[in-house]
Amino acid sequence: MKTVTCTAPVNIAVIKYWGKRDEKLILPLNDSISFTLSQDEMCAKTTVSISPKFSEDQFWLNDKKESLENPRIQNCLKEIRRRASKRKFDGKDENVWSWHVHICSKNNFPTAAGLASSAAGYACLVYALGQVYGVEGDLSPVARQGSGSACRSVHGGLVRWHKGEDDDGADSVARPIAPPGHFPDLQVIICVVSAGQKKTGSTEGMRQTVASSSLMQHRIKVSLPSRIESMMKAIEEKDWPTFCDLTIADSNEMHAVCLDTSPPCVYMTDTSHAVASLIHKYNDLKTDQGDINHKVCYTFDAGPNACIFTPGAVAKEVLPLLLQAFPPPPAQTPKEYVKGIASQPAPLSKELKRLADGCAQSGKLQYLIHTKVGDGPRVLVDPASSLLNTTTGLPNTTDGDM
Ligand SMILES: Nc1ncnc2c1ncn2[C@@H]1O[C@H](COP(=O)(O)OP(=O)(O)OP(=O)(O)O)[C@@H](O)[C@H]1O
Ligand SMILES: C[C@@](O)(CCOP(=O)(O)OP(=O)(O)O)CC(=O)O
Repeated sequence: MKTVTCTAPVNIAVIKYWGKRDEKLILPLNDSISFTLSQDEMCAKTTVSISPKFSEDQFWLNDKKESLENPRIQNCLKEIRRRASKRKFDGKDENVWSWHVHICSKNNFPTAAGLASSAAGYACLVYALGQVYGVEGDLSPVARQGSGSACRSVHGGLVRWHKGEDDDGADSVARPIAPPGHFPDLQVIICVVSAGQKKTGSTEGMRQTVASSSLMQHRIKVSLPSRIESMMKAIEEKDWPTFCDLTIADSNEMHAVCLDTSPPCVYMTDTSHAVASLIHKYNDLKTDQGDINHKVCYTFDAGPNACIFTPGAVAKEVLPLLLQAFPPPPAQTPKEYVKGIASQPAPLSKELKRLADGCAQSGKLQYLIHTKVGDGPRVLVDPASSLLNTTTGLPNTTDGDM
């Protein structure tokens, strides 16, 4: 039996993927750009075991046995096995591609809640399968067939998913464009408005948008081509204020085409808008003070949760600002409310306190995740990290340390 355990990160797009040109191969209508987040706070962890003794493929997700009928997982498995069957072997285990697999995966953050669990989950699955079946090369087009955004989670830092032109999707791949430290000391604050399952999943939501939104034509043909070029330039020149403006503009445009969909896909809530409004007020104040690099940006995926990117020095102000505007529900301690990087909130200036008090909404956020930008998938070498028993190939019952 061969067993491998890996972790993979979440990624958050600053230029959004929303709409496919091929549903089956998961080929997008536009290029997208994302930040990969640190795995210290959010990651998927997957153990895969293969053995000539296993009689069938099996899959457990978040401690529950799941069916492997899902065509997306099947496509990933088929492609890895196809690549493994083409590999040159030194005479040993040459039919490894025909061995059955046991897959056990867990996310240390909410699944299917608009926090990109499918991106981390499929990137982790494909990376772990690649390791166990000995497949090398670019795995981003394989992860893409699990969930489009997953192809960007196979790399760290800033990543661009090229939509590609080929009908078979061979050139629809993700490539790293800058390392995690490109914007030094960048921090990420995720404001979790709701960690429940959303009404319309991304796959269905974007399908309805492509089918019904005329504004989507404008997004694809007019806005995106120039916005992507401007974003690449802002990244190359480390132009943080422009990066922020473009990120905010693209999130708002994605949610505008969602609202232009029939029936409308409504992902942002009043609380989401209150967070966005606070960020605009903060940026306006800093601009008025001539401090244009003291800028933050927000972006929303297909859900109500805000993802805020902020330079570390600015986070020292923005985190207490958020805590002032959105105090925790009474039962929650500060530690339960702000998960992730430990930080001592600095006292707020009178001006910022006034700004936060102007839009205060107690108890409206469930919690915040304070994290950073990070690197791509990892192999865990410590056998104690395995989610599967290395003798039986069945899930371990005692894995407390995600
Ligand atoms: N660790 C994992 N391993 C394999 N598959 C996973 C894993 N985590 C999530 N998935 C798959 O992804 C699905 C959730 O995807 P969905 O797009 O609905 O939510 P999300 O990725 O959390 O949100 P969004 O894509 O809008 O940010 C799960 O139902 C499951 O099929
Ligand atoms: C809003 C988004 O997060 C959409 C993610 O869509 P998915 O990758 O979840 O969709 P499928 O390819 O159908 O699985 C924006 C983004 O991550 O670019």
